[in-house]
Amino acid sequence: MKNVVEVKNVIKSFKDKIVLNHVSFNMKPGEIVGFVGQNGAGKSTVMKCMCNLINMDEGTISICGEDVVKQREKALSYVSCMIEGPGLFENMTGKENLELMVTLNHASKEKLHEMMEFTQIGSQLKTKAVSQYSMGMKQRTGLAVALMKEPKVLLLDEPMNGLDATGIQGLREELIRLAKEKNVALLISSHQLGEIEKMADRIIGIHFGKIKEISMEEKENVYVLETDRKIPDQSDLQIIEQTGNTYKLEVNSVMEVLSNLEKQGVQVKNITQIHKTLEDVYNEFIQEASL
Ligand SMILES: Nc1ncnc2c1ncn2[C@@H]1O[C@H](COP(=O)(O)OP(=O)(O)OP(=O)(O)O)[C@@H](O)[C@H]1O
Repeated sequence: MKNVVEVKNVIKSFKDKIVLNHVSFNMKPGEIVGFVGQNGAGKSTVMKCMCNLINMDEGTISICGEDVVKQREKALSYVSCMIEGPGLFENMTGKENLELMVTLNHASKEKLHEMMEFTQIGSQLKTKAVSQYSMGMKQRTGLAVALMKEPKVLLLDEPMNGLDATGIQGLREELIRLAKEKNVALLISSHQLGEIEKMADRIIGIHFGKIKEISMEEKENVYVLETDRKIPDQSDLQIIEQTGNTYKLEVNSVMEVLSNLEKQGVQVKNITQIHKTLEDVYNEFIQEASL
């Protein structure tokens, strides 16, 4: 399957501070890519470069085969985004904001009604100016604006912000449906790692402007072993943590470890596999990337 997004070797500095350092990644149609990293790591900057809202110093980005700098208009016709909050006209009602997008995108009345429903705001969508909306209401209206266009690529920067638990769950389900049914490639940044874990097909991390794929496949090889005595210091095991005779270990082959310990006269009383969460894998990524 062809890539709908190709980000190649992007470098971006603000004054003399390098914010994106040779950033490269691709996305396929219908793929949900979680984008994680600490505050100030560069997530919004990547998305802004993808929408050509800011200039890159070096590198190229193409959307559906079109270069976002050289074929800006065509490339951006495939993209919708919500970066650093919903881009709404605060003095207009939610409905007026949506109607404006209908005009700009030559969308249908049906689409307008679909997106009005999507906001779940009810009558206040018509009666209140956006400036009087709660954060969650603004967020949902901003998303409806972004979805008016039926994009091939959707960039969402912390879209869960301000939503309540029911809103988050509903949004997650809608975004998964959008990606899988309409084949939209979704890049979604969030500090809510649990949410990213639930919806992403792939996760990329960014730390000090450098990108790394965060593999969730490598996460199943950590075990906690309770032994009848201390494991001798010279044993060739990857011990992560130890409390008394309880050891947290990274293990390639459980059988190998057990026979290794047996040879050293250590009996294993209990063994449990640890299922790492994205939070565990993320913390390891941050630690490694900081070295
Ligand atoms: N216009 C700008 N001028 C100068 N520095 C900027 C500008 N925009 C962003 N930066 C810097 O670039 C770095 C990356 O910022 P960015 O907003 O991309 O981070 P982020 O990962 O989205 O963070 P957060 O999770 O807090 O939203 C930060 O150090 C920020 O201060």
